[in-house]
Amino acid sequence: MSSTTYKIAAIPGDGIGVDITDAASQVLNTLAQAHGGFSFDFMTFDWSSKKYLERGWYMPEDGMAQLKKHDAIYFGAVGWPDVPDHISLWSLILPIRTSMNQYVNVRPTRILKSVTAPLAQLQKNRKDLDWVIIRENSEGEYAGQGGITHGHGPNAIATELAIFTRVGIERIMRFAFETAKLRPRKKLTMVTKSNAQRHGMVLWDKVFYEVAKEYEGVVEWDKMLVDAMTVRMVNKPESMDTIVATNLHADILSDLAAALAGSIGIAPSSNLDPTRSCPSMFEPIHGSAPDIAGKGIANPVGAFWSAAEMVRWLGKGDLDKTADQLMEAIENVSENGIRTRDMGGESSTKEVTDAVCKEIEAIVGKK
Ligand SMILES: NC(=O)c1ccc[n+]([C@@H]2O[C@H](COP(=O)([O-])OP(=O)(O)OC[C@H]3O[C@@H](n4cnc5c(N)ncnc54)[C@H](O)[C@@H]3O)[C@@H](O)[C@H]2O)c1
Ligand SMILES: O=C(O)[C@H](O)[C@@H](O)C(=O)O
Ligand SMILES: [K+]
Ligand SMILES: [Mn+2]
Repeated sequence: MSSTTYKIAAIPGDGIGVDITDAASQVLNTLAQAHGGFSFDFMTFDWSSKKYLERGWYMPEDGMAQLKKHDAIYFGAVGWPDVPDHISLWSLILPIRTSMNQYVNVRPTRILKSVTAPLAQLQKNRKDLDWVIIRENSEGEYAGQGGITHGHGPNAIATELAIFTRVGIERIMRFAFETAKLRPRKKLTMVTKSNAQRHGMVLWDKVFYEVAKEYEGVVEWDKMLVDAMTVRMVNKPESMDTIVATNLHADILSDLAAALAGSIGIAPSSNLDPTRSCPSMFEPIHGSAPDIAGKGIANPVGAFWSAAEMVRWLGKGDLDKTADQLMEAIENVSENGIRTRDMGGESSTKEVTDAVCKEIEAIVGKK
């Protein structure tokens, strides 16, 4: 069998981002070895907040060009209490998402085997929660335009412009419908706030209805205002499947989805350039968690699930089974009671990681 080498740019970032990126690369290398048909060549970029404080920059000027030489980017988390959060986000993760044309952010959520869901109803009917949130990842409330004047006095004025383009809306809607088409429930719920936000969100709705016409009889759809959506996610999780929402709305809804499914430490994300002209980026949805950083107790499951999605993306259909086997290994380890504290266990990041590696060796190549 000929072997493919995937070049991965690893950006661990800050706090638990470092622990979980180490854990994910260990798991990915183990998976590749057990499979035998591919390998990973990791290059680590220390574009952390610590380095920023020492040298005044996160990414070097040719940072994007360096990333472009890779097949994918694996990202930990960025943000540390001694750097303002808008500086860290806007110096690293957000420019990567936009410069690398990663206009889709895919955030699947389900209740993994043996994970305890916090709501009794969901704990009982575990299959009810099985969603994919499609987050618009390039514009909207994250357009980054605006400014502040009169900033030093009591009359400070600041603007934060949300920008919605027809091109941006249309491509995310199309991606969402295509995703829904392949899902078992074949349902798409579109989230908006077009009652209060009467320009951008109204265009969002209008373009959605246009694209929906192409999927008549193929994908069933409905529409929710974002506030009511939070209620429906808690009370009627089984009524939804694929969800499409703006950059900010989906950011918030995906944290809620993760909590409903058991822990923020489990949820994965794929920042995709569907055209494949740039490398896509894979990261758990959580941040650097300064409150638990350095303790060795971060849950690496979201990082492993993101790694599985990276394998799926790189394999272009050829490594789906391998990605599924990684998910199986993660779920078996959790079922065996090897879990971090946020999942009700007592194991460390390292114990979970080693156990997942062992499980991969037991599963992969033998089926
Ligand atoms: N994409 C990213 O890099 C990203 C995402 C979110 C937040 N951030 C940044 O991270 C920093 C902290 O943000 P925050 O506190 O709002 O969110 P957070 O996700 O870092 O943490 C929220 C809570 O969840 C817990 N938690 C998160 N991940 C966990 C894991 N894997 N295992 C166990 N517990 C986990 C934390 O301990 C904390 O109590 C900020 O600087 C923020 O800007 C970055
Ligand atoms: O995009 C954001 O808001 C942050 O990076 C983070 O909260 C995320 O969800 O990725
Ligand atoms: K992250
Ligand atoms: Mn978020």
